[in-house]
Amino acid sequence: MSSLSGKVQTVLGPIHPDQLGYTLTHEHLSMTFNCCFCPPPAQKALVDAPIVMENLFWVKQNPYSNKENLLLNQEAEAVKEELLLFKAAGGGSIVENTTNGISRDVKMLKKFSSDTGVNIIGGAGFYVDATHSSATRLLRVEQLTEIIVNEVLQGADGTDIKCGIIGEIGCSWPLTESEKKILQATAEAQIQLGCPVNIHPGRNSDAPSQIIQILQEAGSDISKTVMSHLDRTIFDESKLLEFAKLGSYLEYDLFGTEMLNYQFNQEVDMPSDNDRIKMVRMLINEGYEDRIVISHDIHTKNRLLKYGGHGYSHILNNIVPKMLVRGISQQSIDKILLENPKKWLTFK
Ligand SMILES: CC(=O)NCCS(=O)(=O)O
Repeated sequence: MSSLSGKVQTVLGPIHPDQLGYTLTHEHLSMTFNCCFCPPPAQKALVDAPIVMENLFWVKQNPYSNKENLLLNQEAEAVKEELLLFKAAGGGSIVENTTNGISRDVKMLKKFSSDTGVNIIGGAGFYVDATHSSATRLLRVEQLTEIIVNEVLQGADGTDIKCGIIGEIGCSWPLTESEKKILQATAEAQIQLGCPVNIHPGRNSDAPSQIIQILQEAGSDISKTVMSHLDRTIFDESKLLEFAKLGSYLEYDLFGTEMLNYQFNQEVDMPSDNDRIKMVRMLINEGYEDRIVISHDIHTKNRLLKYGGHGYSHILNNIVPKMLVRGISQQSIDKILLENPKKWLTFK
C-alpha cells in the first residue's frame, strides 16, 4: 500500500476524494496527434489549410487530415478559458489522459490547474505502438514498470509533477509485442501503487476483453481499470454486456463527436450523442450504474469552442439535461459523474 492510499493525486498534489466534484474521466488539454494523421481521399489542399469558417465542416468530417487540427498544444489560452467555463458550469475535475508519445506537458497541466482552480489528474505510461521509440521497444517489463512507477511517485517529464493515473495506455489492433509488455508493466505498477488505470483499446470489438485478460494474468485489479472508447469499439449489446461482466469501468468518452466518416475505421458507424445516451441507459437498466463513466476525449482543435466545437462543458450543459429527459435519474447521473470517478481515482 502506498502513502497515497485513500487520496487522489492531482498535478498540484494529493487531495481528499470529496474535493473532486463532477469529473470528466477522459480529456486532453494539451497534446499533439500527428502520429495519427490520415491522408484525405479528396480536397488534399485542405491538409495544410488554416481552420476557418469555410472549411470547418470539412475539418469536422476529416479531423485527422488537417495538420493544424492535430496540434491541441497550441491552444493554451482557449483551453484555459474553457476550464473556467467548465468550472462555472459546475465542473470540478478533469483526468488528462495524455501519455508518452503524444506530447504530454505536465508543466502546462499544473499551470492550467493553478490558473483555473480545476483539479487536473495527469496520466503515466505510453500511447500506441506507432509512437514508441526504438529505445522504448527494447525495454523489459521491469524497466517499463520502473518508468511508470516513477511518473506517479517522483514526477513526469523531468519534473516533480506527479501523475495520478496510469493511462491512457495505447493499444492497437492487433496488439503489438511492445504494447503487450506495456500492459504487463501497467499491471505490475498498479499492484505496487494501488492506482487507477485507463486503457485505450484497439479498434476491434474483441480488443477490450483481450486486454483485460492480459492485465488479469499479470495480476491487475480490473475493478480499478477504465476501458475507454467503448462508443467506437463494441456495438452489439450482448457483446457489450458480456464485456461488462469482466468488471472494468465502462467509458463512453466521445460525447460531442458526431461524424459520418470515422477515418480510423471505415467499418464503424460512429454513434451520435443520442445513441450514446441510449447505451448508457441500457447499461444502467442492466445493473451497471456503478461501472459507467463518461467524457468527451477532446484531442483535436475543432472540438474546442474557439473552433465551433462542443467544448469541455458539453456534457454538463447539454448531455445531462438530455439524460434527464430520457429517464436517467439525477441519482444515476451523480453516480456517473461524481461517485464512480471518485471511487476509481482514489488510490487503494
Ligand atoms: C487521443 C485518443 O486516443 N483518442 C481516441 C480517438 S479514437 O477515435 O477513439 O480512437
